[in-house]
Amino acid sequence: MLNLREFEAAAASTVDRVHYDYLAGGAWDEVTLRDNEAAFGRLRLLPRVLRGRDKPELDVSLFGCHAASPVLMSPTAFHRLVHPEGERATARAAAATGTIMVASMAATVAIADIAAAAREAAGGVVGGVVGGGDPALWFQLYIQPDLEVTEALVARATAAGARALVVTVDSPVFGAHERDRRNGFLDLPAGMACENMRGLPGGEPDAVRPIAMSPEICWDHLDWLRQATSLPVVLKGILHPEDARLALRHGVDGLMLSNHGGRQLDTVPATIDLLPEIVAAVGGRMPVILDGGVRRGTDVVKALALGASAVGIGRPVLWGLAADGERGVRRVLELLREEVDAALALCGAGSPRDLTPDLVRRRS
Ligand SMILES: Cc1cc2nc3c(=O)[nH]c(=O)nc-3n(C[C@H](O)[C@H](O)[C@H](O)COP(=O)(O)O)c2cc1C
Ligand SMILES: CC(C)CC(=O)C(=O)O
Repeated sequence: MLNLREFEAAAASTVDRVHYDYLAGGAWDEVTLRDNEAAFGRLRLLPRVLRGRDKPELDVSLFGCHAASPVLMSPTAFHRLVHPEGERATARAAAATGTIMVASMAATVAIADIAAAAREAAGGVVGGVVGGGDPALWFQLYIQPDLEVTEALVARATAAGARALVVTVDSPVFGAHERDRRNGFLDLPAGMACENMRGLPGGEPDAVRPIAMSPEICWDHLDWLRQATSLPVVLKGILHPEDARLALRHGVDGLMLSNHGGRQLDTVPATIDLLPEIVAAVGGRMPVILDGGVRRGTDVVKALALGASAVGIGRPVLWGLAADGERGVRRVLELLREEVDAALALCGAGSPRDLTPDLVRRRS
């Protein structure tokens, strides 16, 4: 496999149609889904030359997590749908490549087991230190209207060693995925469940509670969460610059600028088109991580040049997992890292910090 597109094709021919449609699809007319990628295509890179740099340094630090690459794994649900080892394989690939993994609350493996797989793959060496603490694992949370349940989820993630909470705020209701409606994809197959939702307060010890998406959730919940945890809190799914400013006022530690891969409100702008406005609103006071449509090293470089601290990939991880399990995910991450490395060098940049907005031009 030479690039991520080849993994996409491999996944499309490996995963059965119903489940492939679930991972590939977006909301309603899929306008935003298409635009996330198309918007990168409307941008051009304008490199600098003769800058005499050493080989580019790609590592980044976010909330005390050191990563070998500015590309992290955005949270995606249901990894066991595409590979029997599911999130365990994904976590091993993340740990082996020094990649930050954001585990989904809707994972088909419990967060404690994801963390154990990551530790095992890192061979007890984390951050270059033997026995060096917790892997670069974050936990994605949908705040549940029942705060006792939310508290239990946060406690589980914390006990597992998660280093940040990524709170997804773009889902007051679940996006309308017409492909899934047409295919009748409503439930996970027998033997698969959202393991983080098992045995929560108010239910039977072994019962799996459905994930609630609730329009009731508001900034008060965020304030409650802020005082309920000492972990860094990152908001995922903020699109309006005024909400970015509000996030700062509510003591949030970072933003994931994301439109959920075009799966929630259709016709919102591509994330790369919104990035300059959000970066300006935040004014360097917290990191902004972008996801949506990142498929090439040049996409990563464009986002970093326009002010992102890092980028996330969603579907490409699932393509790698579907195509070849842990090895496939590793290869996806390595390919992208190699492309970023080469694109940085070709831009005359020694590290992501050297990338500036003047290197990006909009195609006329
Ligand atoms: C199959 C699938 C499942 C997803 N599950 C979640 C989830 O559980 N929580 C969440 O916050 N975002 C979820 N997302 C959104 C991703 O975190 C991410 O924002 C998006 O996939 C990025 O776009 P990309 O797929 O173009 O890289 C999911 C996306 C996909 C494709
Ligand atoms: C089960 C859902 C919570 C996963 C999701 O966010 C998605 O499919 O986009």
